[in-house]
Order: sequence, then C-alpha cells, then structure tokens
Amino acid sequence: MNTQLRLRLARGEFTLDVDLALPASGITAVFGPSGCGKTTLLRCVAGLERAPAGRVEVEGELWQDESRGLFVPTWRRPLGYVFQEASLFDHLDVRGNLAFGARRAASREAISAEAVIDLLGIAPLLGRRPHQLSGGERQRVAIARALAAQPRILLLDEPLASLDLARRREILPWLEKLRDELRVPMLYVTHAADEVARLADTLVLLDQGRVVAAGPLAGTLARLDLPPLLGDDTGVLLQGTVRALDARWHLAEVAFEGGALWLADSGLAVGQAARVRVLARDVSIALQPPAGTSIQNLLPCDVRGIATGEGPSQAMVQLACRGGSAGIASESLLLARITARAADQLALAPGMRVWAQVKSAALVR
Ligand SMILES: Nc1ncnc2c1ncn2[C@@H]1O[C@H](COP(=O)(O)OP(=O)(O)OP(=O)(O)O)[C@@H](O)[C@H]1O
Repeated sequence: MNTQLRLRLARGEFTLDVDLALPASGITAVFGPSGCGKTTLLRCVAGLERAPAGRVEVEGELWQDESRGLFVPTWRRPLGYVFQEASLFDHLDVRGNLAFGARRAASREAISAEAVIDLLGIAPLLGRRPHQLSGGERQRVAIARALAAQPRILLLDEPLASLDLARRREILPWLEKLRDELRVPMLYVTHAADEVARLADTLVLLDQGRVVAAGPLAGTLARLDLPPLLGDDTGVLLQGTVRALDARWHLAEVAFEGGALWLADSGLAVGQAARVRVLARDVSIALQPPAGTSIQNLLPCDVRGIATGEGPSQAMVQLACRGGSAGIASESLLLARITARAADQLALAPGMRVWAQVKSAALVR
C-alpha cells in the first residue's frame, strides 16, 4: 500500500474528506451516487484541484504534502488521465497521438510503445485519424496514449459512459487485460455496477464526499452494514473454478469456497477461473430443501446477519455457504433480499441453518 491519499476540500455545501490506502496494482473502482465527489477525488490526485489539507503519495512518490507546502503541478506528475470522451488530437493520426503521450514520459520506460500498442490491440489503427475510429477504438487509443506517458497511476473517469452497450462490451476485455498484465494501479470511476463486478479488485464506496467502505471487492460487496448505494445491483461476487460441464444442457458448474453453482456455459473449460455475480434479489431462502422446484441451485447456508433493506418492507440477509467438506472452515458469503414479512415468518436469526435458492447467477469473466 504505497499509494496514500488524504484529502480534505470544502466547496460550498460539499466537502470531500477521504483517507485511503490503495493497492500497488489492479483496479480500484470508485463508486457512488452522482455528486458524491468521485471526479473531485481524481482531480485532486491529478493536481487539477488542490485540497488545502492534502497529502498525496503515489507509488512512494510524494505529489502533495500541505504540511510542508509541497504541491507538484499536474504536468510534473507521471499519471495518465482518461476521460469519458476521448480527447484525442484530431490533426494527428493514432501514431501521432501516442507519440504525444510518450513526450510526457519521464526518463523511465516501464512499458514500451510496442507493448502499449499490443496490449490495446491498436496496431491496425495507427495510421488512422480520430474521426476514422469508432467510439470504443477512440477510448482504447486514449488509454494507450495515457500509458505511453509511463504513468505511475492511471486515472479513468467513467471511460465507458459515452459508449453504447455493444461498444462497452467490446472494450471491457481490453481493460481486463490491462488489469491482469500491467503493474500500474488504476483508479476507475464508474456508475455501472457491472463494470465494478467485472473489473475491480478493490472497491471504494463514496457517499457525500466520504468513504463509506473501502476494501477487496468480494468482501466489501457482501457487507450488510453499508448504505444501499447499489440498489437493485446489490449482490456478491464469488471467485471460483469451473468444476464440471454439462454438454447436453449447456451448463457449467463453478465451485467456490463452501459451495458450487450451475450456470449457463459460455464456452468455459474445466479448471478455468471464474467470477460469478449473484444478485441479492435473485436469492430466496427456505428452511428445508424444497421439492419440485425449477431452481437448479440450492445451497446449504448459515444465516450470518439480517439488516433492514432499502425500504421498510425489505430485509437483507447475509448467508454463509457452508457446503464444503465437513470440518473445513472455508465459506463464501451470499446476500438475499427478501421481504421483511418473510424474514419474520421464517423467524430468521443469526446461526440458523437454511437453504439459499439461487434463481440466477451470471458469469462475469
Ligand atoms: N467546478 C465546480 N464548482 C463548484 N462545485 C462543483 C464543481 N464541480 C463539482 N462541484 C460540486 O462538487 C460535488 C462533487 O462533484 P463531483 O463532480 O466530484 O461528483 P461525482 O461523484 O463525480 O458526480 P457524477 O457522478 O455526477 O459525475 C458536487 O456537489 C458538485 O455539484
């Protein structure tokens, strides 16, 4: 954790007040409602905004320390910034845009120009001008240009928000590749829960300028004590491995700590790692294993906790899947959104053994 951000900035009614330590690689998603301060946080890291009480240390380099009057200007900070709309130079072709990024690079070359081109698959586009690119291609070039500057951190502010669903799907695998192959930490602002589920390793939840949660993605998503910022997208992420395939019904079984789920097979191989997203609204609870149900996934669980849901009629139940071998402590957490009346009728309480019925689960990678 050698990236540390301590920022306090008041702006009228709004105050950004964060103290964060970020991992040295991977994607940290910054998520929260409109106006909660996500862009302001990024701008402070970039030095585009100066928090009067601030300390910004990125990968061991001090960029701001107001206690010593230190403030490194933006142009001297080795960072990449990718905006919602790719701001490429229209008078330059892709090669020229990349060269412009490289001019900003400090002497160190952590990643070669060829590697950047290769990582983002833009070799066929090098001779084109920005207006000859699709929205998704433009964003890939914008990311490549940011990387060509040899940044110590990549700041991405809703980089997919201006793209339609098809373009977003096209660009997500490239972002996954960056996450898996680069050692540049990324701060990724988004409104989209599916991007968080697919890309993030770490999640920072902001609300009204404050950090309400920060930590590894799966553990943070399964918490019961957070405000319902994710709404209908509330749910957990299970990290598992493909254990079996059912070719006849096009299903794949993904095993994770404490259980396994059958899901639609999208060309998986046995042994492959898989991230599975299970939304709280797709999980219901039974006291006995139900007979004659269409639901394929039944998981024995212990009730861990119960919290009020988004409204007075709802309850959120945290369940620990404990279907692994006896005596093995490994488990995974699920969330189930049920009505408060059902929670009362079933007399759910921490420690009770129940069955989670998972109506739907989606593979996110
Ligand atoms: N230039 C500005 N001058 C004054 N207030 C601003 C300015 N920019 C943003 N704000 C206010 O600061 C707060 C935080 O804004 P910010 O843009 O960081 O939020 P955000 O979480 O990125 O929002 P969104 O998701 O809508 O982009 C908001 O209350 C916003 O109205």
